[in-house]
Amino acid sequence: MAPPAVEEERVECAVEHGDIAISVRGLRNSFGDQLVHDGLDLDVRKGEILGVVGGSGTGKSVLMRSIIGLQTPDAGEVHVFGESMIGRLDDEALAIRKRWGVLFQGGALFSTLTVAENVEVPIREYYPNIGPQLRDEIAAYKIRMTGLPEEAGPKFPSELSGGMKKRAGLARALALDPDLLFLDEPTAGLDPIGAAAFDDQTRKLQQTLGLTVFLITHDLDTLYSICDRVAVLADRQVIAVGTIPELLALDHPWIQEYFNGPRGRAATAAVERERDRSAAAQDGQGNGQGNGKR
Ligand SMILES: Nc1ncnc2c1ncn2[C@@H]1O[C@H](COP(=O)(O)OP(=O)(O)OP(=O)(O)O)[C@@H](O)[C@H]1O
Repeated sequence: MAPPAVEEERVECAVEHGDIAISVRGLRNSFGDQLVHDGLDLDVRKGEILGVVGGSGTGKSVLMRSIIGLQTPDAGEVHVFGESMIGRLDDEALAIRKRWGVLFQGGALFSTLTVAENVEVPIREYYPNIGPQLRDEIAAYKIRMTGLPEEAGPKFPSELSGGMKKRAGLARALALDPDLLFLDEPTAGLDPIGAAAFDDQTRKLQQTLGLTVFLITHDLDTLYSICDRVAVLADRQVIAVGTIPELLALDHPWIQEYFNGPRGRAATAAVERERDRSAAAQDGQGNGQGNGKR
């Protein structure tokens, strides 16, 4: 393709995707005979936390891997911040890759590296000219940012609790000051208090740093408490995207069962209770705390 044509195409994409961080069109993924996605479309808006839900095996992680370039789809288009990502060599898409951080399922920390060394991995990879002292300072800052104590830095993953491992993975995902954060089941395996604390931390970071968050989860509390919109995967596609009230208005059996089943109703009741508590606290003291969403 001649260079001017490529330039024209990129400018058009940048304009077209002005308020969109991630745009997926016509995505198709298969493994042998198994068709996982077929004509999947999705837009993630800049600055939102988009929850991605769906039954087990519906292809949530494969979708994330397709966006971040770990899975080459059979067909379709993926744009991140207006740049086409499919078929781009690592070097070509480097500027965009630097703008995202990923927390994989289970944290995916390197077991032979300390927490601080784990956080430093992307810094070493993408900014090899940064010296050891500055690298250490950045890692210590990111570790504190996720709510971990400074003493966690020299520890190995095997010495951490599940919740601490997730935070260490989050610190690594934040290492390069990303604009975009991918979180794959961040609260899986955490106790309810640990999960709520992790959600609060995610929301605070997203608001403070102006992040866009693509968040795969099965955790209804997470969806209700911190997600701006939710995308539902079923039948090899994204069948709906919207706020929870918008999704509840749809007549899809899986959506109704998921959000209106006993767990969904419990999560709704918890959110409403918290809202009432916050409102009462504000009325009584004029200084209500918390984000009022959980
Ligand atoms: N590398 C692979 N090779 C073969 N099949 C794969 C591969 N990766 C994913 N799959 C299959 O694709 C389907 C979707 O997998 P994926 O991990 O995206 O599901 P998911 O929606 O994230 O599920 P869960 O909620 O259980 O984590 C599954 O049936 C899985 O077995």
